[in-house]
Amino acid sequence: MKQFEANFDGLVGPTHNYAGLSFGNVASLNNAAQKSNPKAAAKQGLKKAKALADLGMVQGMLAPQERPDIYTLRRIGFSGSDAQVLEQAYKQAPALLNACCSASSMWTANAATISPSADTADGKLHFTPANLVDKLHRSIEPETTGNILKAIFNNEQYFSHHQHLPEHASFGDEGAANHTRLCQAYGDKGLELFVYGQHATNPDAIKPKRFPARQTLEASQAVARLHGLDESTTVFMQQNPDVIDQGVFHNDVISVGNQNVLFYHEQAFLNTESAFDEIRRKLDGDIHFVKVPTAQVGILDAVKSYLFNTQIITLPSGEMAIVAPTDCQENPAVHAYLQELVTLGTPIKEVKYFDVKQSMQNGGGPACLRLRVAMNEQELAAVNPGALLTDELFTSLNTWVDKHYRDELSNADLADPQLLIESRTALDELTQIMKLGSVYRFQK
Ligand SMILES: N=C(N)NCCC[C@H](NC(=O)CCC(=O)O)C(=O)O
Repeated sequence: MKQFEANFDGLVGPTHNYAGLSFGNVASLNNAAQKSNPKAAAKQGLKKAKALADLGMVQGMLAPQERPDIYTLRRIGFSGSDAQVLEQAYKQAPALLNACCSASSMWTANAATISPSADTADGKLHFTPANLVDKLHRSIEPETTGNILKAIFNNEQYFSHHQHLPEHASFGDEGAANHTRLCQAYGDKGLELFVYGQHATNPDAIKPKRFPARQTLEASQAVARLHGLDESTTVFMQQNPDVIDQGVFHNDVISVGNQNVLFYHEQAFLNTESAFDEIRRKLDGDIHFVKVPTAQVGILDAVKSYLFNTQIITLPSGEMAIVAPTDCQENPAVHAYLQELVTLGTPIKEVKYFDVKQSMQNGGGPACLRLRVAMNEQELAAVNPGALLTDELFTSLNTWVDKHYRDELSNADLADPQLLIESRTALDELTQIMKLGSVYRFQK
């Protein structure tokens, strides 16, 4: 049976803006209060997704969330008509309004953790939405994320959906951004590598001093239990707290894997050698650890350029390519490294650059924008076809963006009641285009 690794990219929502909401994410803080361009952001994302589909990859799209989130604003005491709720929040608590307006669900690497059927005890594909409790604006995503995933992977014979983990710091879960699956072929039983930032229930354990470690060991272990993973093919590894303190807020900002390749920065992990020994023991067959030395690319350049927030994809030819943001081309050290990388004899043979700057300015590179789902052909046939990116869907989505999105959004615009109406109108139409049914609260 054929096996694929599909990428489901997050469609950027109509309220995409820069609000400086993510302490520990350098780009988010540096670009706070800049004007954004939601139309350009959505089109940049669509272009990257379509380019991968044109390369022969299986490519899907995940719908954005309903923002402003009027329900959360009402839950915290703002009242009256929708327009009054927005006005009061803007005047009395602008930071809370910003949190309720973020289009952050576009970074679907944080939507969920996925374990393919080859790895799980019951032979189903498992999904656990991430609770994203470390950031207020992201903690309001998991319920709708679960609805959207259930609308797309809507077949109990193949897909098992779990509730997100308890909403407490002990279970801080950031989804696939802190999870990589290593394997030989996508359909083989793989090794699931969970990279956590801190051991929450052990007060003596080492953790970052300056910025939060968003993923806990407890959360990673809970997801592994829920998915029925086998201990003999699961590894838990700690991220280096010093690099978290330098702006590496997710593991996918400092390492990325694909099949039997783990591309990583020399300083990415704690106790690297013993963890790599465990990986060698637990993964059948060859493994390529592709290390980027600090002498060639320092942490600051890695964070600025997002060298590791690249997608490593296996092309239909069997060769691997690395999908990088144009920011990597613009950084001399990183560009020089990538030019060398393709000559080093690793499976990575080609680099493809994409402009995703609207997303990058909030700390989201190519890999943040996608959720990977390894599937066999039967499972793929059970996926809601409305979410798979065809030429027709690409055209419809571009037309839909042109019709509904603004090309400039400032902080003050978030309180505009018209923006709420525009967003709901757009999302209502989107659920018809993508055949999702009613996934949003305003539709119920
Ligand atoms: N690395 C991965 N997988 N994802 C990147 C997520 C970026 C996101 N930025 C934001 O949420 C910024 C929003 C703002 O400041 O307006 C975050 O920090 O969670």
